[in-house]
Amino acid sequence: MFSQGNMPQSVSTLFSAYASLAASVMLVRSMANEFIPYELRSYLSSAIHYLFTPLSTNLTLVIDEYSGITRNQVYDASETYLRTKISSSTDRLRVSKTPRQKNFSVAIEKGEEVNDVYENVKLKWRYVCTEPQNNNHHYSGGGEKRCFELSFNKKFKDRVMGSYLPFVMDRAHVIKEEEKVVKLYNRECPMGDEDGGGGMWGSINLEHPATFDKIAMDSELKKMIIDDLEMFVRRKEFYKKVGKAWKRGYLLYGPPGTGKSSLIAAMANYLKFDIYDLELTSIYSNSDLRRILLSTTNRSILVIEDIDCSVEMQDRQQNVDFEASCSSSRLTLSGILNFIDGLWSSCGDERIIVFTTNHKDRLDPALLRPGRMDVHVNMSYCTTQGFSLLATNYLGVQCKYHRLYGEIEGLMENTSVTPAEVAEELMKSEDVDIALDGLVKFLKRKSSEANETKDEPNGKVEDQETKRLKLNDDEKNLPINNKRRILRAVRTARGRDRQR
Ligand SMILES: Nc1ncnc2c1ncn2[C@@H]1O[C@H](COP(=O)(O)OP(=O)(O)OP(=O)(O)O)[C@@H](O)[C@H]1O
Ligand SMILES: [Mg+2]
Repeated sequence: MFSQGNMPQSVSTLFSAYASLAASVMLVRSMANEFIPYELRSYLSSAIHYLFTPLSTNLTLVIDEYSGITRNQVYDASETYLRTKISSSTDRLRVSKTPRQKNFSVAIEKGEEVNDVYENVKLKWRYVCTEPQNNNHHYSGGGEKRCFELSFNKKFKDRVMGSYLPFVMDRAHVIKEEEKVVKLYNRECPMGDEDGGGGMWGSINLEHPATFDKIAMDSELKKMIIDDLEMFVRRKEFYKKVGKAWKRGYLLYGPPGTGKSSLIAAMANYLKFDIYDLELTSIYSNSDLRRILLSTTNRSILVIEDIDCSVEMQDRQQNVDFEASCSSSRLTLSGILNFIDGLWSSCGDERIIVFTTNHKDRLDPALLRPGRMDVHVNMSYCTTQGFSLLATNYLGVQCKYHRLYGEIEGLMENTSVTPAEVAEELMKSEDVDIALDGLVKFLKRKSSEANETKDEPNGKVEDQETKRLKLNDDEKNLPINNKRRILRAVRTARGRDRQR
C-alpha cells in the first residue's frame, strides 16, 4: 500500500487533482442548489437523464378510467378482459360480490402486472392507482385515479392499436353477455333501480327457468322461432341497408296455460334480453305511454300481455263525453299503434315487442294488419309430442314404453288439455305409475266435461276461465276481459303479500 509520503510523484499529483475536482463539484452543486431555482434544476436533470439513457424500445399506452366525465370504454373492457388473464404468478387480487351477482368477481390489485401474448406479441399490463394532485376530480372511487398501463415493443404499435385492442373490446363484450343477469322490469316493482330504466321502471332478476328445450310445443314451430330470433340479432347491417328499424314484433295467441308467458321468458333467457312488462291498464294517456316506453333500453323485449283487454280502450274512448274525447292525453289503441309504428320504431335498437292474447279473434284488425306483428305464434293445446317432453321434464322418464302411454295418447288426441294442466298432474307424485294414472283419470274427466258442454258455443272456454280465476259470483258476471284484469290484479297483490 502507498502512503502519501512514499507514493510516486505522478500518482501524488493525480490524487491531489482529483481531490480538488471533487471539492469544486461539491462547491458548484451547493451554489447551484442555492442560486438555481428547483424547477430549472429538475428540468436540467431530466434533460441530462434523457440524453444519457439508451432509447427505450417499449411503448406504454395509458388507459384512464375516465375520459373527461364519461367512463372510458377501453378501461372497462380491459378490466373485464384481464380477469381472464390472471395467472398463478399474480400475488394480490381484489375479490367482490354485489347482491345481484351470482359469482365472485376477481380483479387485479393496484401495482400488479399481468402478461399476455397476442399473435406472438408480448404485452404487459399494469394496474396503476394514484392519489390526485388536487381535489378537482370528477371521477368516482374516493378520488383515486385509476388506469391501466399497457406496454409492448414499439414496433408492434399498429398491430396493438388496430387489432389487439379491438380484440380486447370484443372479448370483454362476450364475457359481459355471458355474465349478464336477465332483468324483469315492471312498473309495480320498486322504482329507481340503479341499473337504469329512467326511474320509470323497477326491476328484479328474471329468475324464470324457462328455456326452449323445456317448452312443450310443436317442434317445427319452436325451431322456426329460434331461427327467427337468431336471424334477427345478426341482421343489424341488413336492417340498416333496407332502411327498416331493427325491431321485431311477435303475437303469441292461445288459451290460458299453453305457455305464452313461458315462451317469452325462454326467448329472454335465450337472447339475454331484459323484459319490460307493460301493464296497459295502469297507463292513462298516450303521453304517459310515450314517456314510459322511451325509458326502456336496447336489447330488450317489451311485453304487452292480454292485448285483447286493450281493445276496450277504443270503446272507452267512444263513450266519453265530447270534451274528454277531444283530449289527446287519453290512452287509445291508435296511440299504441302509432307508437309502435312511429316513435318507438325510430329510437333504440335490437328491440322485440310481444303481444299475447287468449282470443286472437277479438283483436282489433288494426293490430293484425300485415307488417305490424312480424310473427304470429299459435300456442295450442297439449299434443302427445308435448306430453312426452313434459313427462321427461317432470318425471325424468321416456314414457313412450310405459303401459299407459297408448291410452294417454288416445285421450289426448280427443281432449283439449293445456300443457299447464298436464304439468300440474305430473307434479302430483314422484312415482311415475301414480302420476300417469292420475293423468289418465284427469283426461277422462276432462273428456266427459267437454261432451257435456259441447252444445254451448264458447261455454267451455268461459267456464274454464271462471274456474281458473276462482271468481266470486259478482265477478263471474263481468265480461271476460275484466276477469283477466282481476286475475292480474290478484296475482300482483299475492306477489306483494309474499314479499312482505
Ligand atoms: N307449452 C308449455 N311447455 C311447458 N310448460 C308449460 C307450457 N305451457 C304452460 N306450461 C306450464 O304452465 C305454467 C303456466 O303457463 P304460462 O303462464 O306460460 O301460460 P300462458 O299461456 O301464459 O297463460 P295465460 O294466458 O293465462 O297468461 C308455466 O309456468 C309452465 O309450468
Ligand atoms: Mg301468460
